[in-house]
Amino acid sequence: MDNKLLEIKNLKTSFRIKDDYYAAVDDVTLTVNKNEVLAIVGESGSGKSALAFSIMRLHNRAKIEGEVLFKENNIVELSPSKMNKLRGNDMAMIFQDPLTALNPLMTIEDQIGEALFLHNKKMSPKERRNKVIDLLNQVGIPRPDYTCDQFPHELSGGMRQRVMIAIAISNNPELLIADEPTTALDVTIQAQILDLIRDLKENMNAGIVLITHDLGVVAEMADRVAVMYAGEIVEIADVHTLFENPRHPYTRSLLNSVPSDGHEGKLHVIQGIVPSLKHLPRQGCRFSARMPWMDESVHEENPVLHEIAPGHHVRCTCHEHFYFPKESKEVQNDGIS
Ligand SMILES: Nc1ncnc2c1ncn2[C@@H]1O[C@H](COP(=O)(O)OP(=O)(O)OP(=O)(O)O)[C@@H](O)[C@H]1O
Repeated sequence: MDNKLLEIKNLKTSFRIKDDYYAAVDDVTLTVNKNEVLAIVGESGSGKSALAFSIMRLHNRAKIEGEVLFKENNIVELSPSKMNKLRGNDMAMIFQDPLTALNPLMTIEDQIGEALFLHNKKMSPKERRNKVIDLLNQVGIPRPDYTCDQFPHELSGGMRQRVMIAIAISNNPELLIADEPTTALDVTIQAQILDLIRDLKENMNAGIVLITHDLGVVAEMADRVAVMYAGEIVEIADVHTLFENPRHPYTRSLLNSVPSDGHEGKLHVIQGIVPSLKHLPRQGCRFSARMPWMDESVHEENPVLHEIAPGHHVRCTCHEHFYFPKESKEVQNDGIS
């Protein structure tokens, strides 16, 4: 049985800066299966949110090329009215900051009720309120009846995020995109929200795209992981393989810059930052500038993703030669987290 839910082929999302377009997502190809969490990781500016917003077609002025296939539609070409039917119904998104995503002037009941109404106009007000209470129960709000009449600013950050999740799941979406859903929350609440997202996957058989820069969250939640750098996927593998046998120099640097339990040695710190959109490298291995100690000849001229083991893809052949430099790029593990 085909388990594929979302298939992205050669997706390119470009933003206009002055007179030119610059790709923030460049030639991304990946799939998301039912009942699977695909994590997208990478530093700030690597293109994770641009990818998520492209899947939901939430960019206003971007140029989007390629295919995003979902339920026999190519989202890139879908009319706005058909897109509105899919969005919030078959596919939904949880944003990083619920305070900006929720309407400050509407009660919680009205906001969740509006999401329900948009996709089911036949529900009576009473049925709708009951469904809102059901949803608030489902996401672990302790007094749903009371919360129904509250406004977003009256709730804690964790409660607001639960409300956002209630809106996102109100129409039983098959695909859920969560963009840094726990970044703004403290650790205890973060764990509760992650539990909730995991339950959704299992109970609703949903496919989840989880965008995060937190590798702890990835280890806990993901089935597969795609690593993004400068708009490209540089490595994709199941979560176990990615942590046990990371290959791409960028993935290895990311993993090496996080102290693990009992880590006694040195940490590698990736020097530099992801360049701004206009200055992203467009040719050759995009990560090469951040490993200047490696000989140029180890890189492919036009790096592509190679399947080095079933389901494990790595961009560029430089991973075959990569090593961490002995001095200067390493710092003592002094408990940085
Ligand atoms: N609407 C836009 N117009 C112009 N440039 C944009 C726009 N949205 C994103 N960018 C640029 O595209 C690049 C990728 O941004 P994106 O937000 O996708 O990165 P990210 O990996 O999600 O980072 P973060 O973790 O900080 O959210 C960045 O250089 C960003 O400045």
